[in-house]
Amino acid sequence: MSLSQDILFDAQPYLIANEKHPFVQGIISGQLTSGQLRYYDEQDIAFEYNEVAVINALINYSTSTEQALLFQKRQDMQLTMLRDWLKREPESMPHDWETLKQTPIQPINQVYRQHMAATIQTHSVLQILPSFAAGEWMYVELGKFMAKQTRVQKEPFQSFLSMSGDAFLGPNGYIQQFFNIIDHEAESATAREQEQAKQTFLKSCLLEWYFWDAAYKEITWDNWKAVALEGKGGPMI
Ligand SMILES: Cc1ncc(C[n+]2csc(CCO)c2C)c(N)n1
Repeated sequence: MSLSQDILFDAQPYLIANEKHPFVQGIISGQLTSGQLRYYDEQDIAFEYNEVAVINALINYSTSTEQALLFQKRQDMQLTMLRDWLKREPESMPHDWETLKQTPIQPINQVYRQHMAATIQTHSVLQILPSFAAGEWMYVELGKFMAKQTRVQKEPFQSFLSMSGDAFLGPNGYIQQFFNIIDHEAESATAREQEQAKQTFLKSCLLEWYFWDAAYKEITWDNWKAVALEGKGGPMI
């Protein structure tokens, strides 16, 4: 079995857990508050900016020019997507760069971002790529799951997680190409390095679940502080 097959087998329970999460279910039924949606949006833009740094590292530590070109293409898409995202709905959510810089990074987002950024220091595509590819894989799989659901037809729910991006799908899509790279790099890696890569992928899958959870509960550093210092709101967090 290839490393990517091994990883995907172990990742299935995480996918099911993500599908069941009340935030994901809330997208299907259209039952999320504007506060929950806003929290997700703000934290996710900040998260995607962090991915720019991770993709840069992938370009930097590529082991072939073909790899570097693939990551560069993905980077181009990331920046284009972020530019367009920042332009949208300016009245309800002022997402310009200046206000975004002031958006506080909330606890789970910080844990996830640092989990990804920590792999950069390995200088190894085999270690960096799974931290990033897991989130992409999860969204693509959740997109397939959503396509099978009877979901509400109103925005913003209707387009949420409807991954229409063909760039990610199929044998030439990013997801398959990322797994091909993981398998190629695994050929020259030790068993321990392969295990580390797998655990990194699974941890990202787990943090995907916590990312939904943080948005569902709108968890902030202020919540954490209130719980720690004043004993407030315990069971939710
Ligand atoms: C928590 C979280 N995890 C992963 C992604 C990454 N992601 C999912 S879909 C996509 C590209 C098309 O929108 C990207 C970059 C994210 N945004 N938020």
